[in-house]
This record gives sequence, structure tokens and C-alpha cells, in this order.
Amino acid sequence: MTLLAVENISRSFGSHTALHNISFNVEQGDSFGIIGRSGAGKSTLLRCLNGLEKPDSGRILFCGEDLAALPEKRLVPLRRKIGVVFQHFNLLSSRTAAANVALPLEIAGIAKAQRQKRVNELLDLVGLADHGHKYPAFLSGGQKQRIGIARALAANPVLLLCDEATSALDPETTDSVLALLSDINRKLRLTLLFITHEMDVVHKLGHHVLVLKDGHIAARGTPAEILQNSENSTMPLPDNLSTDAQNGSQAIVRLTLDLKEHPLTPFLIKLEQNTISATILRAQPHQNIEQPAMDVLLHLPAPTEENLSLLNSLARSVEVTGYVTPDL
Ligand SMILES: Nc1ncnc2c1ncn2[C@@H]1O[C@H](COP(=O)(O)OP(=O)(O)OP(=O)(O)O)[C@@H](O)[C@H]1O
Repeated sequence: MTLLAVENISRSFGSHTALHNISFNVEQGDSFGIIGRSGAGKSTLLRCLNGLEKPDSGRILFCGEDLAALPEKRLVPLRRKIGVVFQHFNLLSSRTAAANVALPLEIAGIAKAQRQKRVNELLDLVGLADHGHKYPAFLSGGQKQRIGIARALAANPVLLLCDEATSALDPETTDSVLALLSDINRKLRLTLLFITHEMDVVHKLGHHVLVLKDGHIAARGTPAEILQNSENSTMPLPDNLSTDAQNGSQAIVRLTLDLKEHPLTPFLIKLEQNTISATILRAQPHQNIEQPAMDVLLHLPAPTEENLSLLNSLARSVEVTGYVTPDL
């Protein structure tokens, strides 16, 4: 069943068009990712979906109503069905964690005893049953985000919008928050719609993905399809591949990354930090969800022992498949 139907929405700021004729559907129970670089239009799209901004044209059908056309007064009850998780948590520093979670329930006029019961359930759900009395200043980033998630769930939303929910967190905390969101999606059958600029987040959390580029839909599909069809992965293999390493030749390396230990983005950052220049020719995730892994074909201009040994330390397996001579 379709929960959200976005039909041909466009939004401009002066002469700049931030969203061009965007259409997509989100099915109930889906975990739907929108990925794009900075300026692609992700936040503008999210604000439209949240009813905080109106598109210039198009319809946003949610629970049978058009968010793009409703007056503010009629938007309020619909917004309650949408929980939002923010990048910077947006907790009130003067309230305890429990009181932050309770806020949407207070606003909805829920009686105190019922509120407390629900807050306890939610703190338990996000793994912070013993932290309700703490003020945000005494919580770690990951704990703050868990409280943000509990607050977003308080009023029993039917859709959870996550706005770069893990961008402010370190990689380990990111993984645990993504695991929590994935659990919530599976166990509570709650529909997730998240925006991110990281393919790794899409890979771990998304069932379906939309790639936004300069306000246009550049691609859509499952995370695996997006990776396989990305610009990088469709680059042709060099046809002058040779098994002989000659002076000055560059290597084509096939490696398998264990995505739990070395997700793609941190892996690429690590290469950059070690000034290893490499181009991804192809990337193909394995089908086994229990042990997420990905085969990556790299063009490595400097296949020195040092560089290959670093690759070996990061990947499950590394194999030099051949050599190419650079075009001079
Ligand atoms: N209120 C505004 N006034 C003018 N231009 C805007 C406004 N909001 C967004 N834009 C422009 O629209 C384009 C899309 O912005 P948007 O913030 O939606 O992108 P984004 O993908 O979320 O980027 P980021 O990840 O950096 O937030 C950008 O060029 C931005 O400058």
C-alpha cells in the first residue's frame, strides 16, 4: 500500500530551481533513502514532505491528503503522523531526556500517567531505560540521537523522516543508530524515509533509493542496483589489461570489503588519508545480508608494496588482476 505519493513537485528560489518535477512513491513499511551531494535538493524535498514548505507545483499525497495544498490548520494533525529525527538532535537542554521524549505527548494533551508509561516504553525501546533523568549535556552524541528517535516515535507516527540522522556521529555510533532505525523499521513496521549524502547509510538502511542530482532524479532502485549502475561502476574495463608488471605500469585490483568492518566511504577516506590515489571501476555488493560485503574493482596507479599492504589491511581479500600502462 502506498503511504506517500509525490507527484511532479517543483520548487524554485528566485531564478534557481532546487527541485525539478520530482515524482516517487513510498510504500508502507519501506525504508526509503534519498541520497545526493550538498545542494542536490534533499533538504528542500524533506521540508516539502514535512509540510514546512510548499512546492510551487505538484502534489504530495499522504494518508489521502495533499500536503502541498492543505492550509496550515489542517496540516497540524497530519504532521503529528510524521516523526522527524534531526541531524543535530534538537533536544531541549533545559529538559531531561525523559521530558524531551514526553514533549510531543504533552502538546497532544495526553494525561500524565499515560505519558509516563509511554516515555518508559520508548526509553526502553531505544536502549536508554536508565538515562531518562539525565539532561542532554550529560549524554553522548549517540545517546542524544536515541532520545531524538524516541521523541520522534512518541506520538505513534506512521512515517519517520530522518534528516542526516547519523551525519554528526562517529562511524561506530553511526552503525548502532542505523541498526536501531533498521530494527524500528522491521519490528514496528514503521515506514522510514531518510536523506543522506552517504552511500554507506543507504546500503545499511535502505530498501529503495532515489538519487538526487541538481534537483533532478538521477537514478532510482535498490541500493545494490544503484551501486551497480553508478557512474563509476559502468566505466569500461581497460582493454589493454596485461599480466606483466612492466616499469611504470598501473594495477587493476579486485578486493572484497567486509562492510561491517570497513564500509565503503570510510575505506575511501582512509585511502585518501594515506595519499593513495585509486579509482573505483566497479562495485558490487554481495547478496548475503547477514555478512554484508562488497567486491570492488580498483584502478591503482601506484601498486607499491606499501600501498598493496594497506589495501590488504583494510580488505578481506586483495588480488592484482592485471596491469595497464598509462596513456602518456
Ligand atoms: N530558502 C532558500 N533560499 C534560496 N535558495 C535556497 C533556499 N533553500 C535551498 N536553496 C537552494 O536550493 C538548492 C538545494 O538546497 P538544499 O538545501 O535542498 O540541498 P541539500 O541537498 O539539502 O544540500 P545540503 O546537504 O548541503 O543541505 C541549493 O542550491 C540551495 O542554495
